[in-house]
Amino acid sequence: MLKISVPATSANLGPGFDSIGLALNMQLTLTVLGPRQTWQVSHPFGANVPSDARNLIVKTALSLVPNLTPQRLEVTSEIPLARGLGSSSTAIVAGLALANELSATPITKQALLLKATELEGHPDNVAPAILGGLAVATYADQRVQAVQLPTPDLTASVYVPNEELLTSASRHALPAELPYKQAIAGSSIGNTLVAALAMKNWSLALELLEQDRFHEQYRASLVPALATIRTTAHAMGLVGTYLSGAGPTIVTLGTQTDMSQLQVKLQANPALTGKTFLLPVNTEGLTVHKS
Ligand SMILES: Nc1ncnc2c1ncn2[C@@H]1O[C@H](COP(=O)(O)OP(=O)(O)OP(=O)(O)O)[C@@H](O)[C@H]1O
Ligand SMILES: N[C@@H](CCO)C(=O)O
Repeated sequence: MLKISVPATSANLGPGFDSIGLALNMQLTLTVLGPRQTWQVSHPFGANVPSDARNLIVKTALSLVPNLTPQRLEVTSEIPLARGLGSSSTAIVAGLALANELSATPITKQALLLKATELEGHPDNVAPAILGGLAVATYADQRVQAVQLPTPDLTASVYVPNEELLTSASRHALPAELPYKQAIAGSSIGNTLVAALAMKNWSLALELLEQDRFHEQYRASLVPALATIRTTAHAMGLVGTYLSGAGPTIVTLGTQTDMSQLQVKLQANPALTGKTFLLPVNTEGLTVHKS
């Protein structure tokens, strides 16, 4: 039996728009139960997600190896769809890993990262989903260059609203262009964030997480919980709240004790009707087990 696991990821980390992502301990697991006449996918996502060859995992696998023998697949996942926790990346990475395992000529991890990035459009979810931990990556000129940073000594307080927000809709709210000065400010903040993360200067990193210039201000009206949670955290003396991926999930990073206390406050707020999770960083990334 073949089992493939891929973690959820929280992308952007504020100013690291489309380039920084963190893998979190919440998994999609794909179990391959053997060949069938046609592709069959059992999953927990309801009728809107296909259970046959149209399923994103299967479509992705076939895009890499078109002549794969159909299989029966079982998907388990706690990762909510279209909430900013990299669900589409888990499906894409699992599909590519599946094709790779069933193929006589597997591609390298770097080629898998490139293919996953091409399919997702940006590397900030797929890079940490494959590598685990904290990853910084760039996708330009049909190339992906990714660097894994030290695993942050931080825990994520994750607030997941009940409503979906598709990445496509959330990207629609972004401007086509940024004023030059704003881009320079955004890039200097992002660069300093990466330096702080690389030097394990967590307190500076947490401050910089809140100084994005690229996307949060344009998405704010789609994600009212961002302001609510930031204000709650600030009242407790905590910084480190950002919009996870395209939203609507809001993540705050900090010590486990601080994040547990923050979650008590969030759970007590009647305006926040979504779900909360306290998640450690996932260090393993994509894993494949054969038995
Ligand atoms: N395990 C899965 N199997 C099949 N389809 C999936 C799976 N996970 C995600 N999808 C598809 O991807 C869509 C969500 O992708 P989208 O990029 O909008 O959100 P996300 O990846 O959860 O969020 P973000 O990219 O902001 O972190 C779902 O609506 C569904 O169509
Ligand atoms: N960087 C992406 C992540 C979601 O796929 C965004 O914010 O739109």
